[in-house]
Amino acid sequence: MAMNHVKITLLINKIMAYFNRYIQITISEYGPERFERSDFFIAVEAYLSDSCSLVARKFKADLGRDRKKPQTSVDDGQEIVDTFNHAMFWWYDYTEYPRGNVFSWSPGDEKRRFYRVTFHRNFHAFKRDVPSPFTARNRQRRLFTNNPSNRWGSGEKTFWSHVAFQHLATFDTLAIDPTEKKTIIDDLIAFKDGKDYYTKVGKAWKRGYLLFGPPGTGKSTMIAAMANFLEYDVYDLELTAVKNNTELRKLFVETTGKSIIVIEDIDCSVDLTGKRRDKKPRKKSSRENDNMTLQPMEAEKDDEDTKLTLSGVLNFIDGLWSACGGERIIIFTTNNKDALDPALIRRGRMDKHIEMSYCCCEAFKLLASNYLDITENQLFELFGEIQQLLEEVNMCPADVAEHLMRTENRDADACLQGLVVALRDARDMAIKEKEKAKEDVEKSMGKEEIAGTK
Ligand SMILES: Nc1ncnc2c1ncn2[C@@H]1O[C@H](COP(=O)(O)OP(=O)(O)OP(=O)(O)O)[C@@H](O)[C@H]1O
Repeated sequence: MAMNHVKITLLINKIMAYFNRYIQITISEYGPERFERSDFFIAVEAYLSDSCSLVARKFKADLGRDRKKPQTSVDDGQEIVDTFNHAMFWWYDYTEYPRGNVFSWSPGDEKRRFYRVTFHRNFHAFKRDVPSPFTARNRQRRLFTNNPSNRWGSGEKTFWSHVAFQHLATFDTLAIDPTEKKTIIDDLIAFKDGKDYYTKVGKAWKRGYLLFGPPGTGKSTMIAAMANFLEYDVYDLELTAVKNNTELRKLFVETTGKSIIVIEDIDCSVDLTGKRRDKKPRKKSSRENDNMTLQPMEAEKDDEDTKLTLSGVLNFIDGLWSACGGERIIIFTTNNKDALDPALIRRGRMDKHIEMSYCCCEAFKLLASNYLDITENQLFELFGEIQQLLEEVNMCPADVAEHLMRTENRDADACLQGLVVALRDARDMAIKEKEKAKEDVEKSMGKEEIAGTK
């Protein structure tokens, strides 16, 4: 359906170009990597003449004033129409697959992608002075998910589909300890600017983060903030939809650079604890040092085709396949870090372990400022009590945020009062539970003593 739409647009644009009133520029390239808009502008610049129309001058002036800019990033098979100062730009991107069977050792090479922009010839001087951050800032990023499908009648297969990534979370809205936040931001910057460093030390340009902590502490929000900060795409990998290691490998090689690959709740996804099945002992491999599945050779081969195993996931993270292209971040989230196989999260695979914890005082201040526009000074009456309660009670930021949501009938004061009541209730409940637990222990100890005297 989308493809038909693009084809029709192509036809319309061809007709317009035919009447010589529109300029149409196409760039084609091979390979799966994202096409950088800045390259596009260089090519456009090479193509166009120097004359500068009135409209183009206005366009440049508007860019200078940093007004709403036209979008210059286009997804596969997508068409974007920008209207700018009454002029229209059509951007589109499509992929052509070769006819017949093409085999490539470098997956994706067989595809050919086209990028095209069409615009009125009055606008042809717009190419000059387009600053490169302009292209980067307006890149429409994508959220990919893997879905099982029966496409092309080839049986159940999982493939990536995507939508525009529009999560609004940023590090400014993420309520965590400010020192921890700064460390994470510095780490991301070092990674993003670290191409030369990774090359120098001979490591694949990738980094693994493990986000762990109770539900509602902001693990998913952190991922969105990271993606927005780095301006990367997000691949949300649903392991339960992946049949076997081969399929996982295929999915991985289809990911592009400048992306975050996420496996949420990895402890719940599939059994990756590497159960031992060692009927026929064999020579130890280096993998086994990672505490992983010890299986007979034939069984291992069978598993490649039939199952998703710990070894498949380890390969996915740091094996051969992670060498195909760089600038990828891999994130696992879990509510239960202890349930994970140590091999999966050892440093070097998951380079940074980040604990997302219950709402602390600093996090509350940020939430209060974001949700209610109030500062610590304006909060002075309740602040002391809230601070005290947050130290005594475990309340996740999601719950705190829920209490701070303003509605028509609830102003800032009512929201804060509501939060205090909820915190007090939680504290009372925690005290009761503690007392009950103590009573239970005493009772069982009493029973043991009686049994002992008998
Ligand atoms: N640290 C935080 N800062 C700002 N908002 C937060 C934070 N934690 C949670 N929230 C709010 O709570 C909602 C739920 O949080 P989120 O989904 O990120 O938690 P999670 O840790 O991923 O939970 P789960 O483990 O259940 O997936 C978010 O949409 C956000 O509005």
